[in-house]
Amino acid sequence: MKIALLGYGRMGKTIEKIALQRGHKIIFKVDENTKEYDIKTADVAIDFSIPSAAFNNISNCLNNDVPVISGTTGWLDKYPAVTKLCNKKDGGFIYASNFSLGVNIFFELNEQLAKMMHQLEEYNISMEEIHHTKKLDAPSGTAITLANGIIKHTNKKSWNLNVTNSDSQIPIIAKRIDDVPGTHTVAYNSEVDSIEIKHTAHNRSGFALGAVIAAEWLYGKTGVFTMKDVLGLK
Ligand SMILES: NC(=O)c1ccc[n+]([C@@H]2O[C@H](COP(=O)([O-])OP(=O)(O)OC[C@H]3O[C@@H](n4cnc5c(N)ncnc54)[C@H](O)[C@@H]3O)[C@@H](O)[C@H]2O)c1
Ligand SMILES: O=C(O)C1=N[C@H](C(=O)O)CCC1
Repeated sequence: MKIALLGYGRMGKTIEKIALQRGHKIIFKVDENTKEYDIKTADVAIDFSIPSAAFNNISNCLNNDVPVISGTTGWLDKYPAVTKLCNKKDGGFIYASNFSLGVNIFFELNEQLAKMMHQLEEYNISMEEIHHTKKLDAPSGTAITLANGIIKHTNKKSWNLNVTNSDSQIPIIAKRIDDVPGTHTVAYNSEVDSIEIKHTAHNRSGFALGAVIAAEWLYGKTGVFTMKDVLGLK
């Protein structure tokens, strides 16, 4: 496929490497200095840019009939508008807060655990996410997906960043340390014991491979999809 990379930072560069290994062509790489480009020449676009640019990048693809994958986090207030545009244009779109296969299994495990724990009032739930110091948003998109997975199956109503002790909210502690690619922990603590599930990314290759697999899967399809569709987890 002819792939356009919208964002050519840590993720854009890792995706390029994996896309080339899988026999794709990178036809252009866009960053904030790119003046003009013709998105129509791409078979598919992959956006890993910055929160303030994602909506324009995605809309430009959909308005030009180019299917688009987005892994950019921190722009989800505009997700309903993207869904509407994608359906209106009969386009193709996938967003995932985390494209790695391991994290998508972890999302399923998190929901199963939440279902089992929700009657056990003696356990307090909390979450922690750790990322590199260059990350622009907090909590991470992955942490928000995990929190929403818990909210779906328990009496928790929302999440709260860096605030502990609330009955109706899930506290998420966000830490920024060196070049940590992404570590997420969900913990249930009682007086007598603790249960923890944890995903640790060792590098960015898992995110990048998942994004390229999603792009290959989306090509030729129309609709708004998630990684559950791509991985057959529905
Ligand atoms: N979904 C996932 O699996 C996943 C995994 C890792 C990172 N992310 C997210 O992806 C995004 C990028 O992460 P990163 O580590 O590569 O960041 P980065 O800062 O290394 O790269 C972002 C790039 O976007 C470019 N950019 C700025 N404005 C732009 C514009 N208008 N159009 C296109 N590009 C523009 C910047 O030049 C920069 O190179 C972040 O939001 C991050 O949270 C998601
Ligand atoms: O490095 C980042 O930034 C990451 N962002 C995603 C998130 O916010 O969850 C995925 C993990 C890495």
